[in-house]
Amino acid sequence: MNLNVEHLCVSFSEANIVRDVSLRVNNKQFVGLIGPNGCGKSTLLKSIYKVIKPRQGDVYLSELDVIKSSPRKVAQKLGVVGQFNELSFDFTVREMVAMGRTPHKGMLETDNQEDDSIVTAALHKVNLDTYAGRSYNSLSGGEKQRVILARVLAQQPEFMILDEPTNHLDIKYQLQILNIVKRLDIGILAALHDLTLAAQYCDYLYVMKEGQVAASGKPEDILTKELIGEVFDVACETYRNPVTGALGIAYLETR
Ligand SMILES: Nc1ncnc2c1ncn2[C@@H]1O[C@H](COP(=O)(O)OP(=O)(O)OP(=O)(O)O)[C@@H](O)[C@H]1O
Repeated sequence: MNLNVEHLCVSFSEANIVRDVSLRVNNKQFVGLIGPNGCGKSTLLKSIYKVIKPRQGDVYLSELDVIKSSPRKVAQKLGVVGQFNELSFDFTVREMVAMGRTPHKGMLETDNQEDDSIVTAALHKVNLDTYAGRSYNSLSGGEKQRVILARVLAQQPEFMILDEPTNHLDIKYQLQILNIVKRLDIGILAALHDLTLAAQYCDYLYVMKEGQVAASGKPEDILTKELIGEVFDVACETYRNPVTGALGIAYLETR
């Protein structure tokens, strides 16, 4: 399933936060969205996954018109790992993950054996098998993040949007989450802050600045010291990591 965003504009009162953004994610492509704090990444993602109504523009998941379709219809195809995962009511970890099955169920339909095994497999995938009975609100930020990913895995989406999915996570779980997501082999659009991880995992990047796409391309083509300097206002040098061969970025000082 691919994602097509065309000329999207989002405004709050007089402020134009997302300004004429168009982007595309092909099926099975892992696309990163990078840019400084406040440039509009979350607002753009929220307007794609229907939390914010854009002032103008179109969003299509393959043939599905996301803006005109019901949330339920979209949730059958699109999984979202958002930025803040606090809850007012408490649920167990297993109940949270089981919610991922909701878009696939009828109004009065309860979970069946297949749903239960999907939930168990999702918990296992994020190493939370032994947490199933724990209260969600008692978990650490990183554990909550993994529960949310498990819920999205249980949803079995055909496309996934992630907003800073590695927030709160130590390096092991940062890599685990990105590996899990990458191996799903579906289209992914993820806002990421760590440019080295973005270079390592993403097939393609969109760079946002002040609500607009400032650059796009393959990580090795666009993550130059000039672009990083211009967009993030830091001095750096890029290099090939001698161990992994991946793109490395050495930050020198704030300009
Ligand atoms: N509901 C709102 N009303 C008014 N302004 C808002 C609203 N939501 C976001 N903004 C503003 O829009 C701008 C973009 O915010 P957004 O959260 O999209 O940035 P971001 O690129 O995701 O930042 P970060 O990297 O810090 O998460 C910010 O200046 C923010 O204060």
